[in-house]
Amino acid sequence: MGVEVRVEGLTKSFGRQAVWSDVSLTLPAGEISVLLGPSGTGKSVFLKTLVGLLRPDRGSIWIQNQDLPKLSERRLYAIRRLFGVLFQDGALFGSMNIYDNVAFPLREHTRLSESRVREIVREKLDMVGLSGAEGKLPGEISGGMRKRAGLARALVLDPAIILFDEPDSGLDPVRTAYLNQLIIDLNQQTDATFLIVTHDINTARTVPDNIGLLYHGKLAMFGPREMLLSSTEPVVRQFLNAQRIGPIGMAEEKDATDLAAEAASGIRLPPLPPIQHQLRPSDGGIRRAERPPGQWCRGNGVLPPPGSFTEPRSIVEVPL
Ligand SMILES: Nc1ncnc2c1ncn2[C@@H]1O[C@H](COP(=O)(O)OP(=O)(O)OP(=O)(O)O)[C@@H](O)[C@H]1O
Repeated sequence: MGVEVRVEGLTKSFGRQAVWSDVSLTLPAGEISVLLGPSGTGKSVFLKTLVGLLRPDRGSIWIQNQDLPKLSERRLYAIRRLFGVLFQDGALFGSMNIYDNVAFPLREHTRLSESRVREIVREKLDMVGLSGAEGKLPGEISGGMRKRAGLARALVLDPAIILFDEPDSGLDPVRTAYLNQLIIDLNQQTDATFLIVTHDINTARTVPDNIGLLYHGKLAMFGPREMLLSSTEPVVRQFLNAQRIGPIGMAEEKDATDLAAEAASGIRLPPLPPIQHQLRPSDGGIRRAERPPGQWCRGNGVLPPPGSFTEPRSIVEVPL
């Protein structure tokens, strides 16, 4: 069962380098949230802080009435078991085969018998479509398979919260589509709370229930996906529509002169693209947290971009 994660006023720096400050957001229990942001804005640092690998300078992370940064090492160790983390490269041990990699957390953190370990490993490998690959070394399988093996390992302790650090990095668009479908299906099966860091705009637009954007050391916005996909706030609009025009520059924030030149040049922003339907589980069922399309916009007096929610729901594909 998923749990809510409530972050309040979280601030992190390394020495004199501030990464982000005063970040507050709530990951609703059992829902999928996506965290976006330009490279280097501290998305990975945010995930590591959530799971207790890094300590924030200030602020709270409330999970089951416990404030993580205030916990002793021992209690933090216990609460870490609520988390499953899929690191960017899968973080598999290169010298262990897939079976032993996936079994590793069970052998480390539980006293289960080897026969029970075998059952769980087989079940998780089956969930991610990797049955039959048990004996292979990480170096002998494709990048997409390594991600799925990393995902199986993240699932073995039945986590209530799963953090994904760029699950789609290095994958081709077809593999990304399969992985996104797998993420939706896993959310349906496990009911865990998901937070996904991604740079893939298509993933950000169709997979989550909520979207957040880190920019320039702050959380620019966090909320239901319709709120961000219909937003005309310049940074949100620029990022979610992958445009050059707007406050975000190549290396950093554009300065006032550049922005004034952009405004004077009369370049008009293209209209916001229509909001697509959310991806549904591959059994064709309704997502756990699914709300009627357009509900947030209607409830908040916002006109969704023309053409939103009109495309037919995509044909359900064969599961992995
Ligand atoms: N352990 C550390 N010690 C010092 N600085 C660090 C540490 N970890 C991260 N940083 C710095 O924090 C900043 C944010 O890094 P982070 O990897 O979180 O960015 P990101 O948003 O995930 O980037 P990308 O999208 O490129 O993966 C960077 O400037 C990085 O160099």
